[in-house]
Amino acid sequence: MSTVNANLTYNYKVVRQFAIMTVVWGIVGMAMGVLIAAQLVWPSLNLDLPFTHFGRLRPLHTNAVIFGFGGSALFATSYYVVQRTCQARLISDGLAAFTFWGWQAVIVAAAITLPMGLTSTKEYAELEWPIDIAIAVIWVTYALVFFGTITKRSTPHIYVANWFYGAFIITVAALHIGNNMALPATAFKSYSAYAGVTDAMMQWWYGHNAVGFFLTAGFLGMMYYFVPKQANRPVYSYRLSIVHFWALIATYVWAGGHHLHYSALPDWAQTAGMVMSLILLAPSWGGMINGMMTLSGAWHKLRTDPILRFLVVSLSFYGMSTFEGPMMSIKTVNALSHNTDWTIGHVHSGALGWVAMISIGAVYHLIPKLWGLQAMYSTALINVHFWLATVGTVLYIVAMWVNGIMQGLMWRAVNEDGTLTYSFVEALEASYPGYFVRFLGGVIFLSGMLIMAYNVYMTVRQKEAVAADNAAAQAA
Ligand code: HEM
Ligand code: HEM
Ligand SMILES: [Cu+2]
Repeated sequence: MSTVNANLTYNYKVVRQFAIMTVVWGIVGMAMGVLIAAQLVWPSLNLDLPFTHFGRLRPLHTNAVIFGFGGSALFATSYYVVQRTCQARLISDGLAAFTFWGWQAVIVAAAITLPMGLTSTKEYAELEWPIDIAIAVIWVTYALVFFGTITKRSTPHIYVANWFYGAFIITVAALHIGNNMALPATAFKSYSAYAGVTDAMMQWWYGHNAVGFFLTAGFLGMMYYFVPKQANRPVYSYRLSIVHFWALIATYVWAGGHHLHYSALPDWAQTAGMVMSLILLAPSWGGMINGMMTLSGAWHKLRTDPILRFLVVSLSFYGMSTFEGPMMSIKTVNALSHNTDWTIGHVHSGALGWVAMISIGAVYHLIPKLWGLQAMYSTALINVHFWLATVGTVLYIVAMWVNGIMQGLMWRAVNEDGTLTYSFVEALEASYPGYFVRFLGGVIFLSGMLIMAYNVYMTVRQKEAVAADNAAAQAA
C-alpha cells in the first residue's frame, strides 16, 4: 500500500464515472448524428414512424452530444481540476454522487421523452418542465459542491481554470431557469412564460450563451488545466487569462441578437448583437493564443504525443469557429448564411473540432491517472483516433461550406423579370453530394470514438490485471 496517495484524499470515483459516461454518451450522441445525417441522404430511413423521424431524433442528437457527452466531460474535468488545484477533497461524496446519477437520469429522460414528441420546442431547451426542475436541482447541487470545494481550498489563490468552470456553472443556472419559465398545462406540456418576440429574445439569449458558457467557458476551463499539464509548461500568460476571462463573459451575454437578424426583434437590438459579436473575436482569440503560446518551447512534443495533438488542434478549431461566428453575425453575411448548411458547418467546427477534440484529449489524459496507471493501453490507437477525428471534422465542415454557400446563392438568385431562378427543391437536390460527404465524415469521426472506447476498456482492464497480480503475489 502506498502512503500519502492523491487517490486516497481526493474523490476520484465520481470523476471516473463521468469520464466513462463521456465516452458512452459520445458514442450514443454521435451515432444519432450519423443516423440523422443518413436520413438526410436516404429519407426512407425515417421509417415512416413518428419516433424514428428526423424531426424527433435531431433534438435527441443535440441533447445527447451537448448535455450527455459535453456535460459529462465538464463534470468529470471540473471535479478533477477543482480538487487538484485547490488541494481539497470535494465537500461531499454524497452530493457529488447525486449529481452523477441525477445527470444520467436527465439524459435518459431526454432519450425517452424526445422521441415521444414531448417537447417545449425551444432549441437546446426542449425538455419539458418536470425534467427542467430536476435539472435545476442537480445544477444547484453541482454549484454547491464546486464552490464549496473552492472555499475549502488549501491554496492561497484560485487557479484560472476554476474561474472559467465557475462562470460556466453560474451562468448556465441563470440561463436555464430564465429561459425555461413556463406555465405547466399537463404533466408533459407547458406554455412559455414569454410571448412573441420577447420569447424569441429569451430563447436566443439562452441559446447563444449555451454556446458561450456550456460549449465554451467550461471547455476553456478544461484547456487551462490540461494544455499546461500535458505540455508540461506553465500557462503562457496569467495576466492575459484574467483579461480575456472578464472580456469574454462581459461580451458574450450581449451577442445573442445575431440569431434573430431580419426578424421582428427591434433593429437596434439586432445591430447590438452584431457589434458585440465582432468585439467577441478579441477575447476568444485571447484564449486561443494563450493556449497555443503555452506550447512555445514544447512544440517538438507534438511529434510524439497524440494527446497534445488533440488539445492543440482543438484550439485551432476554436480559433477558426470564433472567427467564422463574428463574420456570420454581420447582417449582410448572415443574409446569405442564415438557414443554410453553412450554419451547420459552423456549429460542428465548434462542436467536433473544439468541444469534442478537447474533451477527447482531456479524457485520454485522465483515464490512466484515475486508475493509477502510467499511460493508456495504446498510444498508437490514440494516434489513429486523432487522424480519424481530424479527417472526419474537416470532411464535415467542408461539405457544409460548399452546400451552405450554394444554397444561399441559389435561394437568392433572381431572373431579370424578378422571379426566382431556382425552386427550393432544385437547391435541395444540389445538396445531396454534400450530405453524403457529411455522412462519411460522421462515420469516420464515430469510428474514432469506437477505437477510443476499446482503448479505454483495455486500459481499465490492465489495471484490474495488475491488481489481480498483486493479490496473487501477496498470497504467494
Ligand atoms: C459523428 C458526429 C456528428 C454527426 C454526424 C452530426 C450530425 C448532425 C446532423 C445531421 C445535424 C442536423 C443538421 C440539419 O438539421 O441540417 C446535426 C445538428 C447539430 N449537431 Fe451534430 N453531429 C455530430 C456531432 C456533434 C457533436 C459532438 C455536437 C456537440 C458537441 C453536435 C452538435 C449539434 C448541434 C448543436 C446541432 C444543431 C445545429 C443547428 O440547429 O444549427 N453534433 N448534427
Ligand atoms: C465569437 C464566437 C462566435 C460567434 C460570434 C458566433 C456567431 C454565430 C452566428 C452569427 C450564428 C448564426 C446564427 C443564424 O444565422 O441563425 C451562429 C450559430 C451557431 N453557433 Fe456560433 N458563434 C461563435 C462561436 C461558436 C462556437 C465556439 C460554437 C460551438 C462550440 C458555436 C455554436 C453555434 C451553434 C450551435 C449555432 C446554431 C444555433 C442554431 O441552432 O441556430 N458558435 N453562431
Ligand atoms: Cu450565437
